[in-house]
Order: sequence, then structure tokens, then C-alpha cells
Amino acid sequence: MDSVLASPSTSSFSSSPLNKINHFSTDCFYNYNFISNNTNTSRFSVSSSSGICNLRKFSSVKFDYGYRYGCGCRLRKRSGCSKIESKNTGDFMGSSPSPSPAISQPKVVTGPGGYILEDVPHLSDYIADLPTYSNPLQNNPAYSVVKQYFVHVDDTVPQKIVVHKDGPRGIHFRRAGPRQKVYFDSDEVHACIVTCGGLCPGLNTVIREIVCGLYHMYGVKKVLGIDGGYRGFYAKNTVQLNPKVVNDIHKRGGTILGTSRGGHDTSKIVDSIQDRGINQVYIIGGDGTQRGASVIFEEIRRRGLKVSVAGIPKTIDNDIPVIDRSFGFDTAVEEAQRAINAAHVEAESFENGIGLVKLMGRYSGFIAMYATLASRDVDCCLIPESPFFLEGPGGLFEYIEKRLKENGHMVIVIAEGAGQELLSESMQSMQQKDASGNKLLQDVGLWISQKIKDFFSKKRKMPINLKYIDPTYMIRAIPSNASDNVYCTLLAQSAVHGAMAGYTGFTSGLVNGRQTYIPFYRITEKQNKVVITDRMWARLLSSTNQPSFLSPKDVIEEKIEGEKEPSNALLDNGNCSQETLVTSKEIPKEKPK
Ligand SMILES: Nc1ncnc2c1ncn2[C@@H]1O[C@H](COP(=O)(O)OP(=O)(O)OP(=O)(O)O)[C@@H](O)[C@H]1O
Ligand SMILES: O=P(O)(O)OC[C@H]1O[C@](O)(CO)[C@@H](O)[C@@H]1O
Ligand SMILES: [Mg+2]
Repeated sequence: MDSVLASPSTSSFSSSPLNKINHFSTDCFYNYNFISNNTNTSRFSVSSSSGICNLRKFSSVKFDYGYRYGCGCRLRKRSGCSKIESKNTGDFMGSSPSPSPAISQPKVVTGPGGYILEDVPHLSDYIADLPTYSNPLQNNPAYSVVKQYFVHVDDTVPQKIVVHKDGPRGIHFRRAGPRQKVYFDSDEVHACIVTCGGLCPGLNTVIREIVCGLYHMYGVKKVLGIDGGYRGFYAKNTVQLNPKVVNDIHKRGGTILGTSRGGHDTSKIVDSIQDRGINQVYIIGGDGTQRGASVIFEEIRRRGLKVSVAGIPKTIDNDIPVIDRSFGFDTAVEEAQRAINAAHVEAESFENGIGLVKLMGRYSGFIAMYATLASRDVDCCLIPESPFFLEGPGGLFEYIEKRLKENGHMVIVIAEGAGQELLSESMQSMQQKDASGNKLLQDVGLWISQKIKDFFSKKRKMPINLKYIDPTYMIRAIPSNASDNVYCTLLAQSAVHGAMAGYTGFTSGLVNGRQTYIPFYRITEKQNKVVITDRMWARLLSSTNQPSFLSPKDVIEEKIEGEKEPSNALLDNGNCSQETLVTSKEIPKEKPK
């Protein structure tokens, strides 16, 4: 194991399994440990300019293999600041003449009290000697008056805000916002925006605010819109965007850029980015899109390009983990009220009236749960995370009969992904997939309508009036409401600040009410799902009085099986007490392409 002390600006060392570099700068003292796999002689310069471990490789150096950097890295501020320990285990490829297929590893910084920073990549991690510029916002009268407008390099946001006295400080994310120094000259920036996956209220607002944020805050004039999702990079024309073009688009649903599923061809996309001279890529989309963005980032890094890749998470289903909620979710829940109201009016106007509303939610029942809680007219909410059964004691039919006898009518809300296992038992499984590889669901609304009708007419000989309302596409095709518009603006501006500051490979997201930069792997590693043994679902059960469809035995089994960290979003901000931290069954994550 060799250990080498680096000079402040540059350092040289012979590669060995573990190399260590100490670095002093004006404001920080950094101590990096490197794990290296390659046997070539390597040279680095180390800089603290952005407050992160900046490891730079001279382009003249030839590498045959990737090497890991910053493993066990310690960051310590020089004066009066707390010591931060950093454990950084990243494959570092830079602009190697012989590119390695290795992908970057998480940049993790640890500190006292169990502090963990899950940091995001930075362009200076793999490009040497990048020039920096003072942030043009310093001269902008709107911002220069705001005290502490610029985010301090050490600001991070905790993932969990409810902690116990002796508990660890836990995972943190880098706080989003403008930095004093930027890594792009305004005239040099050539940005592009793409929207992928299904629609969601607020897409146009995000597009608008990226364009306006770049233009008005940073004086960036060159922004391209990519037409029709990922394939638009190589198979379609582009459109020039400026504040005039996007001025009114937030009042419209959908995306002015168009969207699509499938068509992610990494090398064609990165070729297109390179050929067009694009250096900031803003990618708006769901879990699949963020996986695609991550692959694009890796390829860009592998080619050593000075291109920032910023994701903005979009999901009507709210199935993206870590973030508090996705933009458009509020709007969707609000719009769902109209369908539920209609179902209620229909149901209460007929004898034994049943209003059935199907809402979106492929694997996550958040829209159904929140729409139910908001409405108070719903007697039963069925979601993918909570298995249910139809016949027998404690089953759905028994409950429907009881409610009809008590109240004369009832309203059921069902998420599209609920009960899919029952459908595939009774119908021939189709196993069809969409262009992105997502499983196509069978229509649970139609199926359950028929089952309910059959049961009451054939088995109970009881006349019922069932009205089935399917507003699924209506709730996602509308423009975002006021609060989502504000949220979209903050997400877009955070993404712009992050890209200008040289961060890359990140998703801009709200964590505990604060804007953060989250590494892609955190966003794509699992799905956010309703935790059915948590308080929010209990609140729903006590609001509807529906059966839980779980026997005590199931609950115990769930607890044993689910003793891992729950998803965070919308459930008391993920700060549930340990004894209730039980997730529903994990749905194996598909790997669509
Ligand atoms: N693992 C992956 N690697 C590369 N690209 C991917 C991957 N998964 C999905 N994509 C691409 O991302 C785009 C969007 O994916 P998808 O259709 O799954 O929607 P999404 O982003 O998850 O949005 P939503 O599900 O909310 O509608 C598609 O163009 C798809 O090809
Ligand atoms: O737009 P498509 O391809 O019909 O897909 C619909 C799916 O998209 C979503 O809106 C988001 O993933 C799901 O709720 C729904 O299952
Ligand atoms: Mg998805």
C-alpha cells in the first residue's frame, strides 16, 4: 500500500491498491484515499473549488483501466468548522483514451454522529482544470439583495427529520441552489430539454421554468427542445426554446415537446448531444427516464465530455423514492375529486347504488389513497400494495353488502394496479409490455365491476346499480394547479443552478421541504410505495371503515418480511417510528429498456 502526499494544486502517485492524497486549499483541508486497480503511473490535481472532492486527471495521462477514487476520503474544514469524514468509492474514468466500461460508484461522505452525505457527481471529478466564473446572479438586482442567496458548500439536507436522541444523523443530500462560482460561461451554454414517459400535470411548467431560469438568471440564450422523448435526440427535429415561445405553456396540459416510451439508444443519444455541442441536458421523466438519464450520464462521463446531466423527477403515480412527492401529484388528486364526486352523486341517487372510480397507480396507490382521504365520500379504497379478496368473511363482497344495507349506496376507489394477481388468476394473462418494457395492466375496473354485478345478481339475487367511472387519463392530462406550478418552478430552477454549478448525474428533488440534488442511483434503486402498516394507511382505514383484508397472521408475516427501510414519500415525511416501519411486499423492479 503506497501513500503519497499531493501538492495543493497537483499530485502524482504511483498507482497501487490504495493511494492517499492530502490537499490544502484556502478554505478546506481534504484528505483523499484512492483505491486504484490500474498499474500505470497516474497524475492528479485536487481542488476544493466547489466544496466537493474534485479529483482531476490530466488528459495527457494514459489509463488502461478505470480506478477508484476518494475511498475513505476525509474532508475537514480548516477553521472553526466541524470535521467531515468522507468515504468515497467511485470508479473514475475521466477522458481516458482507452475508455473503460466501469460505471461510477456512489460518492459517499461520512462524518461524526453517523452523518452520511450521498453526494452527486461533479464535472470536475473527471475533467481537469475546468475554469470557473462568478455567478452572474451576483449582479442581478433581484438576487443580489437577498442575503445568503448562495448556498453554502457544506449545506446538506437530512433524509429523515424525526430522529431519536441517540440516533445517528443519517443520510443527507446536497442542498440545491445557486453557487457563488459556476462552471459555465453563459455564452458557452447550449442546453436541451427532453420529456419522456407518461404525461403528468406540470410538465410544461418545468419546461418553461428551465428556459426562463437559464435565460433570465444566467443569460443563457441557447436552449433546444428535443421532440418526442429519448428517440427525439436522433430521430426527430429539435425546436428552439426561448422565454417568448414558452411564455404561456404552463396553462396547458401535456408537454409541448411531446413524449414517448422506448427508443432509448444510449450511444445515438450521446452522439447527438456531442454533435450538436450540447453541454447541459435536462431530462424530465419518471423512474424509467431517470434510469435512462443515468446511463446517458455514464456514457458522457466515459467520453470525458463537459456536459451536465440533470434529471427532474416526474411521476403521476408518486412512485419515485426519496422525494417528498412528485410534481403534478396535488393536481391529480384534486382532479380525482371530480370523478369521485360524480360517482357519489350517481351512487346516492339510485337504490343500492355503487360508484366505482379507477385511478392511476401501476404499482403505487398514492393517488387512490390521497384522493380517498381528501374526499370522505369513499367507502373503500383498493391499492396495489394491499392485497384483497372478494368472497367469504372479511372479503370485499361482504363489506359491500354491509355498506349497502347500512347506507343504501357506496363509493369504491380502485387504483389500476390493485388486484392484478386476482385478474391473472381468473383471466388469461396477457403478459404484454409497452415500448419501455413496463408490464401492461388489465383493466381492473371493468373486471371488478363485472364481478360485483355477477355476485349480487347471481348469488345474492340483490339488485344493484353500479356506475363505473374511468378518469385515469383525465387526471394527468390537465395543467398543474397553483401549488404544483410553484413546485415545478423550484425544481426547474434548482436543476438549472445545479447544472450551472457543474454538478451532473443528479435529480433535483424536494426532501423534507428542501430542494436537493439526489444521485441517480438513489432515485432508481427502488419504487416508492404505500406502506400499509404505517399510520397513513391506518388513517385511511379509519376514514373509510373498510376491512384491511389482512389477517393478524398476514400482518406478522409482513412485519418479518418487511423489516427494511420503508419508502419515504408522503408518509409523515418518511419519519415513521421504527416499530411501524414495515413495507408492503416489494414488487420486483422491471428492467425496461
Ligand atoms: N433501464 C433503462 N435504461 C435506459 N433507458 C430506459 C430504461 N428504462 C426506461 N428507459 C427509457 O426511459 C423512457 C421512459 O421510461 P418509461 O416509459 O418507463 O416511463 P417513466 O419515465 O418511468 O415515466 P412514467 O412511468 O411515470 O410514465 C423510455 O424512453 C425508456 O426507453
Ligand atoms: O401512458 P400509458 O402508456 O398509457 O401508460 C399509463 C401509465 O402511465 C402512468 O400514468 C405513469 O406510469 C401509470 O399510472 C399508467 O399505468
Ligand atoms: Mg415509470
